[in-house]
Amino acid sequence: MASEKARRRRSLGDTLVVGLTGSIGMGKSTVSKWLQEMQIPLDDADATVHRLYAPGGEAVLPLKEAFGSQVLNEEGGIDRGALSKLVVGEANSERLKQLEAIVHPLVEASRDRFIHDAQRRGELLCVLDIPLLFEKQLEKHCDLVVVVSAPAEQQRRRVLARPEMTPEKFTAILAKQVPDGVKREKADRVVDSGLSLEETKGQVESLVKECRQQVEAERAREKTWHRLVLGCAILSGAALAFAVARRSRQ
Ligand SMILES: CC(C)(COP(=O)(O)OP(=O)(O)OC[C@H]1O[C@@H](n2cnc3c(N)ncnc32)[C@H](O)[C@@H]1O)[C@@H](O)C(=O)NCCC(=O)NCCS
Ligand SMILES: Nc1ncnc2c1ncn2[C@@H]1O[C@H](COP(=O)(O)OP(=O)(O)OP(=O)(O)O)[C@@H](O)[C@H]1O
Repeated sequence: MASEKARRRRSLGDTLVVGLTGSIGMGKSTVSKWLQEMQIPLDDADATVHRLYAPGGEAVLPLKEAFGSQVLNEEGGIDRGALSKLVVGEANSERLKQLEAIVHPLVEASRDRFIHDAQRRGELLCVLDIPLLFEKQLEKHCDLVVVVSAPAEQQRRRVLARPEMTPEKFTAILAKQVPDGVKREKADRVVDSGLSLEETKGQVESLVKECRQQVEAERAREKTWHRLVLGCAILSGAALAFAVARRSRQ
């Protein structure tokens, strides 16, 4: 049966694009921090949006035009609280679509530049940290999708330990996210964050090692293949030159 998992079209040896996601409190940010400490190039979708909303950011003027000066803060950047009030909630779904139509192409352009730069530098892998990866069907931009996941009870305990969090807020956020079980099913790999930090970090290190080895092996195979083709071309050329020389002597 053909795989239902939508993934990027990738040539052997190219930088492996790993998508990283996970539901609230599952430990995605912790895994993301470890990956950055391991010097893996990482593109953080939330950080991109923050940059686009900062004073002078690319999204500021188009958002002002769409929603008015009420979405600007004193510094001339986007006031996330004010924007949130306009676009969050069932009744505002059209406005959220309008916001996404402005912001998502800018996020996508930034992500494309990041992948292109990683490929140009010859990186073995790079990571796209996208909280809403499945919600926004972004798995098609990845070669491998990794979901960070822990048992629901552990997730609940972690989230409710946060200041300002209430059981009602937690339930409302969960209801808007693709369920963890579905994420796990759609993933290529699951990082179990229900273990000790050390054990989870070990899983992340193994995964990185595996990705690096896969691309290194592909590149080695490509190199051997190129050498073989070059060798055949040289041999054919030599044989042709020999035949021509022999004929001209006759
Ligand atoms: C709506 C905004 C202003 C709210 O900002 P704020 O700082 O108050 O909250 P934060 O960004 O932490 O998001 C709060 C919650 O809303 C959810 N959320 C954010 N954007 C979206 C979206 N486009 N669709 C559905 N849920 C969303 C998040 O998953 C999170 O659970 C902001 O999230 C935004 O501009 N979103 C649109 C851009 C976007 O899609 N970002 C996601 C990364 S690509
Ligand atoms: N094995 C583990 N792996 C990852 N995080 C763990 C683990 N054990 C405990 N934790 C803790 O769980 C919390 C997870 O929070 P983190 O901010 O990483 O989650 P998140 O999924 O990014 O959440 P959000 O989507 O709300 O930002 C952290 O405080 C982290 O220290």
